[in-house]
Amino acid sequence: MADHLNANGANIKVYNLECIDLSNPDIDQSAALIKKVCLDSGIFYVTNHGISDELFDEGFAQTKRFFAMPENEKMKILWNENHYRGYQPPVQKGYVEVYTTAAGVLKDGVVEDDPTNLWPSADVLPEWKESIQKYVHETLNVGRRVAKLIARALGLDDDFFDLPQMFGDDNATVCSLMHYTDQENHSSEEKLGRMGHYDVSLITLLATDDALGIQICRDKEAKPQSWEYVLPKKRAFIVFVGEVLERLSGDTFRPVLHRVVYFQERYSIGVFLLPSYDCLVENSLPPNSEENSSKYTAEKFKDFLDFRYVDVTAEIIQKQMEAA
Ligand SMILES: O=C(O)CCC(=O)C(=O)O
Ligand SMILES: [Fe+2]
Repeated sequence: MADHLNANGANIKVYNLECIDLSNPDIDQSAALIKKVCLDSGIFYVTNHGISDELFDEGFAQTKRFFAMPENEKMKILWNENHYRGYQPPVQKGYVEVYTTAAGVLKDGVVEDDPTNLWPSADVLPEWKESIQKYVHETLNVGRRVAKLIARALGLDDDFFDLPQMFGDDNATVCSLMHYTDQENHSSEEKLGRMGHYDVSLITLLATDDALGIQICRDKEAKPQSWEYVLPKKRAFIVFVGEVLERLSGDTFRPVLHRVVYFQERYSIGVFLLPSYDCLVENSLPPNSEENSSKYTAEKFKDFLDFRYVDVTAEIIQKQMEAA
């Protein structure tokens, strides 16, 4: 932990993340570091991941193009609560507007699109869909490499996460593009772009621009809670342990409570690596593992997702009503 000055000169508490260098040939060393951070904070940077600067920049350029579309174009693909896809205007989530799309399946270099996706019109945003699909699939592949290290850290087969129901062809990975904006010029003391939450993913690979915003709370029971900033790191991913990994790891790898504070306009892109809807979410540690204990019963990812989604949404709406 270290103190830092923010753009306004105020002293802020910063939590320094460990960095997993994906170009490190010593896999055991990387897996040991992953184990340490996942047992400890549940959040880390990933660098030297092989995604080109151009693709990163393109992802952000396309994200800005999307949110700069006229309101009526965005409303044509309004978020669909049956599938959790499409555009969510800022009112539903505080100071953030979000667009969510599923990765679909990459076969022989061509993406088989998920039929539930809601894409902006190609007349308005030519080649947008293809560009986002490329970003999502390259990021998913980085996630698969991180997952191999996680498998080794847990004592599972290195290819555990390559199974079709994990990150093989049936995975349900989604990407959310986020634009933090204060359209109504609210004047509350501490503006939250995102309320405190855990990600309902196996892992999340988040890319952000340079704007400060993410905070983590490493001890949610502490009173008062202490929130520390995570600094943006250019062209690195911030990786979060999600609640699905928590369960697969027999409650040993812990997700971290995090939120986003709004200071200024900000963009981020999250790729949420999800197993297939039919994947059984259960303690998957080897039976002889010393850490093998879990308080959760096995359930299909689809049921887990629906349950968590209702839970999280209800909590967010309630907190926003309280804050209004
Ligand atoms: O926008 C960000 O930086 C983080 C967003 C986030 O935590 C999420 O979408 O789950
Ligand atoms: Fe999150």
